[in-house]
Amino acid sequence: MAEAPLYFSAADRQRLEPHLPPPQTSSRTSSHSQATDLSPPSCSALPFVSLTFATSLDSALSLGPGIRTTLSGPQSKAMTHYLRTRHDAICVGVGTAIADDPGLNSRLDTDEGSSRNTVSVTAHQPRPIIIDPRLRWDFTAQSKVMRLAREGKGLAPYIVTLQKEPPVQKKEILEGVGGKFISLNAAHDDEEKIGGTRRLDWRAILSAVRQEGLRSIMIEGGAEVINSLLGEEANLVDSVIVTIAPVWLGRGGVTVSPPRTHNVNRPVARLSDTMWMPLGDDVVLCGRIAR
Ligand SMILES: NC(=O)C1=CN([C@@H]2O[C@H](COP(=O)(O)OP(=O)(O)OC[C@H]3O[C@@H](n4cnc5c(N)ncnc54)[C@H](OP(=O)(O)O)[C@@H]3O)[C@@H](O)[C@H]2O)C=CC1
Ligand SMILES: Nc1nc(O)c(N)c(N[C@@H]2O[C@H](COP(=O)(O)O)[C@@H](O)[C@H]2O)n1
Repeated sequence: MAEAPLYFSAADRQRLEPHLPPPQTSSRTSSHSQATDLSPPSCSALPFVSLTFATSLDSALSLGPGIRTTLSGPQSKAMTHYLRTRHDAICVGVGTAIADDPGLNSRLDTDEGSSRNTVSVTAHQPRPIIIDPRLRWDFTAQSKVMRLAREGKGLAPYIVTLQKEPPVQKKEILEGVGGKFISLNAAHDDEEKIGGTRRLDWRAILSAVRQEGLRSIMIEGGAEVINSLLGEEANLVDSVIVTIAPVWLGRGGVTVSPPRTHNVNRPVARLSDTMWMPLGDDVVLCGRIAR
């Protein structure tokens, strides 16, 4: 079935503005200071990071592992597609790439009040970034994000991995549509942290993204990605924009609930400077991680 036009009003855009990267986001150092330097970014420069996802009332992103689940209504979905026009990159973990076969483009309708006979889709597209350390995502040329890139409706993905030599066939598919693999080293203390699974350090991921000239990134999920960024890595997050849908998915869902790493008597993270914005049946919560 054809997707309904995704329209996001000028008034709603204005309300979101304080929570978005500035239109010409300048490079940023790791200590979060702003710089207006036009020279190539240093290794410690990071992009503006927004954490954006849709959740149920019981904190679930989906009905279960591997199940693509629609939570956002039409208005909040349009908001998400507006966010996609306002970031240079869009990021998901490999779990999401496998579960959802996502497009990761913006399909925002730019024609306010048009006759709706034709839809003029936004020109600015974010660069998809997939975190896939072990190259588990068995993508093909027919995967949605590859197809959209071929059709000029989105950008080809960059896949961030720990593999130094990705399979040649995969390289061909990816590079054929304009994407590439970005190979990084594992985080130092990873073996201890997650039972032997090799991890990527978020600061290294973000630094690599910035080195590609991408000045802002919206991180959509899934749960493992969000939980890690709300935990020990929360200092890397500039803005949080959560769509809350009025539904309970029930136990067994894939949930946002970061680990209690420091002190069990204190919350893991809290938002400050909050703004609640009803959109249709949903509400969108914007804020900053209180530091
Ligand atoms: N409602 C919403 O807004 C959204 C919902 N979703 C849903 O979320 C679910 C997927 O979530 P989930 O299963 O948690 O998967 P994720 O998309 O979070 O991917 C998790 C995997 O990504 C890799 N990864 C993530 N962070 C790191 C890191 N720092 N270093 C190395 N590897 C890393 C790991 O791969 P490996 O195991 O190979 O090491 C990990 O298993 C799906 O059902 C999807 O539909 C997803 C996005 C948004
Ligand atoms: N904002 C939002 N609302 C939902 O209800 C969702 N299920 C998601 N999921 C995210 O969007 C990706 C799918 O994007 P495409 O429509 O295929 O471009 C999915 O992979 C999740 O990252 N988001």
